[in-house]
Amino acid sequence: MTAPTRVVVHTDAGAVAEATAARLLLAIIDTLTVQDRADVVLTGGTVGIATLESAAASPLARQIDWTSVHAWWGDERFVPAGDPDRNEGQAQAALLGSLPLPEENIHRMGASDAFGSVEEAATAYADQIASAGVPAWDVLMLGMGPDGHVASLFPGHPGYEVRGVEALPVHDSPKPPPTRVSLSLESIRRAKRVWVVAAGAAKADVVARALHGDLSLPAAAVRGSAETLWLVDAEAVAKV
Ligand SMILES: O=C(O)[C@H](O)[C@@H](O)[C@H](O)[C@H](O)COP(=O)(O)O
Repeated sequence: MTAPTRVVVHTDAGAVAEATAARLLLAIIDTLTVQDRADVVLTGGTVGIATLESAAASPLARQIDWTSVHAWWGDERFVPAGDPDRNEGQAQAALLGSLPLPEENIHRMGASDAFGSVEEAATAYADQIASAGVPAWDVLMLGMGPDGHVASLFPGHPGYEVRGVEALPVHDSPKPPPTRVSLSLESIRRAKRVWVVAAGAAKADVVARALHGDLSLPAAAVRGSAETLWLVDAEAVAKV
């Protein structure tokens, strides 16, 4: 079962980030009323990181028992730990570092100084997911590139077609840096709530194509079982 796509339009990128942050914190609160843990998949990208900054500033963040929240990533750049390109480092600075989230709840994808190859890093991430019982992600956020990629699944690139694994290595990514780890489409589609966040005129063409169902775009293929939301600004939906 997958949920149909719904589109929520905000005025601008800042409003997308603020509203998504509030939505994220409320979804965690709701989840923890019916489950003893919440598994949340974070995204990099401009709006994704701005969302985490907004969450850090929200009073709602203080109402959450963060020891019950697990943070995961949709994709990661395979560069050394501490490199400013790392999505996890940006998320740490924007939100995670200010929360009482136990270290063992932070499920980072491997860095290039810790793994001999990106294949090993992807396998290790799949193992982490397996050790956690292959969670149905409670919330999974995805930024979207102007080419229609989500996580590190790019149009026309082999990773988009990969099946049967939770996480995969990505070489020659069209967006630098070229080597990455990504969740697979199957893993993404196991999420309860999938939220695609996008803002700005540069995304308008691809938002229109994806919302019209152009499945050559990974962004058009992502769905949640309970909710599929596109959280966008007015510029990004101008061509729909
Ligand atoms: O590692 C990455 O680069 C991201 O995870 C990527 O998928 C990003 O979310 C989109 O490219 C949108 O990025 P912007 O919001 O900056 O356009």
